Amino acid sequence: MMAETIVIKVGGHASDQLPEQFYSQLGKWQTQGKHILIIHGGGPQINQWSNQMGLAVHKQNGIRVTDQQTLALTQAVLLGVVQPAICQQISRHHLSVVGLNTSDNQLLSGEYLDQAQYGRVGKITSVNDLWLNDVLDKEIGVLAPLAQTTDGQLLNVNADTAAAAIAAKMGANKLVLLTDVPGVLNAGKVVPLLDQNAADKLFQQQQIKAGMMPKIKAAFHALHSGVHQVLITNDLSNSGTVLHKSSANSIIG
Ligand SMILES: Nc1ncnc2c1ncn2[C@@H]1O[C@H](COP(=O)(O)OP(=O)(O)O)[C@@H](O)[C@H]1O
Ligand SMILES: CC(=O)N[C@@H](CCC(=O)OP(=O)(O)O)C(=O)O
Repeated sequence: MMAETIVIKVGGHASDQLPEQFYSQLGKWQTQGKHILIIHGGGPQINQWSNQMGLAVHKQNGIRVTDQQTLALTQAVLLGVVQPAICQQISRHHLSVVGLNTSDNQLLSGEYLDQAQYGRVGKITSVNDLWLNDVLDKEIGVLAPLAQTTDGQLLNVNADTAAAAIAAKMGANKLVLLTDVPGVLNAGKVVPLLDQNAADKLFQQQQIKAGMMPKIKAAFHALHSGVHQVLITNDLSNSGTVLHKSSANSIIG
């Protein structure tokens, strides 16, 4: 039987301060034979390096407008700074781990999102899941949100969007969007259960802003594409906000 698959997106803020409990939970899941894939972000680190290199940061709708230079820097920071730091921490906890990226056996293929608006930014169109599942039989995978077009061009992909698409394409059982807040907040309190109607209301009331907007969109995309359980949290042992499909049990409004 196919192993249960858990996809965890670790945001750039979260990856700098992962608690001990994160590693113990990974260890438990690995012992149980679950497949674990971590998609990492790195937005804050890319911003910081851009500033140091004198490159302007432009974002539209939470997406980085990515020209050739920004793409080169993004690739260098994701694969040379953020990913090795995460792998090092996981290794330090005596778990087996491997760093992965789009060009390993055509792992992630993509196409342009809207080249005129965003430049070299993409969305995931396919995943080499046969090969990836072989890797995840033995190791925790840590994967950067970059994709390659069929003619070999590299694209920058928002990490939430990438994680949701990959979870959907792999038929994952669970997607955790691990961030720096304990869940989706309404007037400062975590919303334990969120459906699309309640989310729309929070958008309208401008309770959901900035980085949380693409995250929630990505979360619903995964849910509607067959991922059973989708969570937004800052703690693997606390479900934070659970996304759900029907409006029957909505606790808002
Ligand atoms: N309603 C909301 N609930 C929680 N966080 C929100 C909300 N609206 C906006 N945010 C912001 O979204 C941030 C998380 O998104 P982001 O910074 O992109 O995280 P990550 O780097 O983990 O992807 C929070 O730190 C918070 O500032
Ligand atoms: C196209 C696009 O916006 N890509 C993102 C990829 C990293 C990311 O999403 O990182 P966080 O999850 O830490 O925000 C970026 O360049 O910032």
